[in-house]
Amino acid sequence: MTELVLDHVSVRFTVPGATVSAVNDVSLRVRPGECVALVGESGCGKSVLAHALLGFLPGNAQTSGTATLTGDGPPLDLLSTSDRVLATTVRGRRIGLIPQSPAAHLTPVRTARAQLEEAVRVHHPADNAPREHAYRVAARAGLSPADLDRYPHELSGGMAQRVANALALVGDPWLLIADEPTTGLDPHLVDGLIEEFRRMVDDDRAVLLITHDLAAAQRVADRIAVMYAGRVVEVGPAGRVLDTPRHHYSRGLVDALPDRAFTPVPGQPPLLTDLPPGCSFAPRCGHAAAVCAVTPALTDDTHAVACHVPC
Ligand SMILES: Nc1ncnc2c1ncn2[C@@H]1O[C@H](COP(=O)(O)OP(=O)(O)OP(=O)(O)O)[C@@H](O)[C@H]1O
Ligand code: NI
Repeated sequence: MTELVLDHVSVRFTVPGATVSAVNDVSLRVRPGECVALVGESGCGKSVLAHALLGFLPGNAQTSGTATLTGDGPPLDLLSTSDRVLATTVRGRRIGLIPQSPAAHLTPVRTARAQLEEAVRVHHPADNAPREHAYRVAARAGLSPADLDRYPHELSGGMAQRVANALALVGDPWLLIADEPTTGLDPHLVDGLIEEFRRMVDDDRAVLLITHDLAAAQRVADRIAVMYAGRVVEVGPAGRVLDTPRHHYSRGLVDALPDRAFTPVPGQPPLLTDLPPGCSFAPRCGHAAAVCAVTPALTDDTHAVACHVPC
């Protein structure tokens, strides 16, 4: 069975005079037929984790732990696999990425059409009508033929997002990692993308939806993982995380939803170069106790939490 299993994944960046702990000891499983949402405030490490899984980290990054992709041959640890193998067997094929800043990831000198057609040729070499195939995928992502003749610098943010969404879907990946994929999209395109995710999940594939927007996660996720300062602090079935959150940070995110109390979580996340010992949320938490000076482990039940004094 195809599965992605993250086991104690950490990512650190060495910067002049400091180490940035962007991802800290993340263990998470993504199974066929599910959409997992990874939610958390800006800067908590969501995109860094996505980049780590696809071998897109810069040279100043070090990883530890494993991210094992099973199915289709021997298990592959994505964190230690060579760039060549990732490029030829994983990226776009088994795992597709909708990057967070799509415009920056498009080739500047080629039209959207040329990039999509090339992706069709790479991923579907037997398809003798790549133009039509590219157009079908583009239309599903909300692009018109005229949009396809534009170069990346001629695309609005929302159009670049649509091109990136189409490009990530061309290879019919087993897992789609979608990093804030609805940025700049009109509501009907958001609905279309969510339908696309549901189709993948119904087809026993998987989606890892990265978002800072819990309301977006609520619409589509089967499970929600809440990340704080690089750590997964709670993970469980979407309904349970939203209705009965166990971590005080998740409780805060739920209360910040417009249809709830609409009050933001007070305070600021810590600097990742200067993580306080113990629970990183303790300084912002109204329930912190002496025991929170020790980093709480994530429990291993279906609705897991990393907190000494859960809600
Ligand atoms: N190349 C790098 N060198 C040093 N620090 C980095 C590097 N890339 C990312 N970081 C740091 O890693 C942390 C996590 O960043 P990341 O982009 O994963 O956040 P995020 O959760 O995706 O936030 P957002 O919702 O704003 O996209 C941030 O503090 C960021 O500054
Ligand atoms: Ni991000």
